[in-house]
Amino acid sequence: MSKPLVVAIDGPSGTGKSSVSKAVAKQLGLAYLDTGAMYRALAWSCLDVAIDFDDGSAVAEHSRTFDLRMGMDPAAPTVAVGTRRIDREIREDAVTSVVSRVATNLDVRADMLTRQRALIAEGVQHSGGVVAEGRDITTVVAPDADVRILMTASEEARMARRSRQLRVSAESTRSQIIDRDRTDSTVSQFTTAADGVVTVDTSHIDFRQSVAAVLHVVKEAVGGDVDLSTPAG
Ligand SMILES: Nc1ncnc2c1ncn2[C@@H]1O[C@H](COP(=O)(O)OP(=O)(O)O)[C@@H](O)[C@H]1O
Ligand SMILES: Nc1ccn([C@H]2C[C@H](O)[C@@H](COP(=O)(O)OP(=O)(O)O)O2)c(=O)n1
Repeated sequence: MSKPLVVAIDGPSGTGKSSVSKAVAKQLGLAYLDTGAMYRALAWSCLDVAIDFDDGSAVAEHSRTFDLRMGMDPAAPTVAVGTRRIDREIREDAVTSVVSRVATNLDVRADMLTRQRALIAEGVQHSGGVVAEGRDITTVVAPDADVRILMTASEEARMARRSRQLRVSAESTRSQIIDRDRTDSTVSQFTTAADGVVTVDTSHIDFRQSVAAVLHVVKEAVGGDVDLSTPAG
């Protein structure tokens, strides 16, 4: 069995982190962890049980106790609280508009850090490795990952992608991505690459080229240990 492989990918909204990370995980036969989905799940659960977002300690307490279950198969990643699947709900506006409230709570972040490290360990154990993406994976959650990448893209490209994805006007995505990133960046630095982190700018390349660019960085970092011949399924 080859050495475990942890790939950490950070970046702002709309750079292609989730879609590219999933494709890379599939290609490499690794688990896939969407850490943003974990913050979204907490926001959904707080709305579900009517926790007051102004009460930071109640939100943090809920983070420590809610039954979050992340499925890390890159072909079909899942998010559930207990037995309730919430994959669709966590992408709705109601969640998107409040998720920064929970993600900027430092006690919540401490709890998520513990959960994310446990999930990465699980991915290593069961799948030989993991592609984990978010805002602080290269710097806080897995600073010792084998491969650390910052995905960037121009504001224009990011807004255009989100608007295509959500089928709304580019301008109306501004608050969802540019303003939210500004709020989120008060607690984690994800717009400039930390030492040892490789930047992949996706502004002028398409999805397939972005996947190839990340696979290239992985190959450069781990050399012959990685088999890039398996087609993405
Ligand atoms: N390099 C790219 N060029 C064009 N569109 C892309 C690229 N990478 C991803 N996309 C598309 O942009 C949208 C946002 O990508 P996503 O992976 O959700 O970004 P993020 O996780 O960084 O917010 C998706 O519809 C995705 O298919
Ligand atoms: N490691 C992470 C991942 C996400 N977050 C925050 C940033 C966002 O406001 C939310 C949701 O992240 P997600 O990646 O789903 O956001 P996008 O819709 O792709 O912009 O969580 C974080 O603070 N730290």
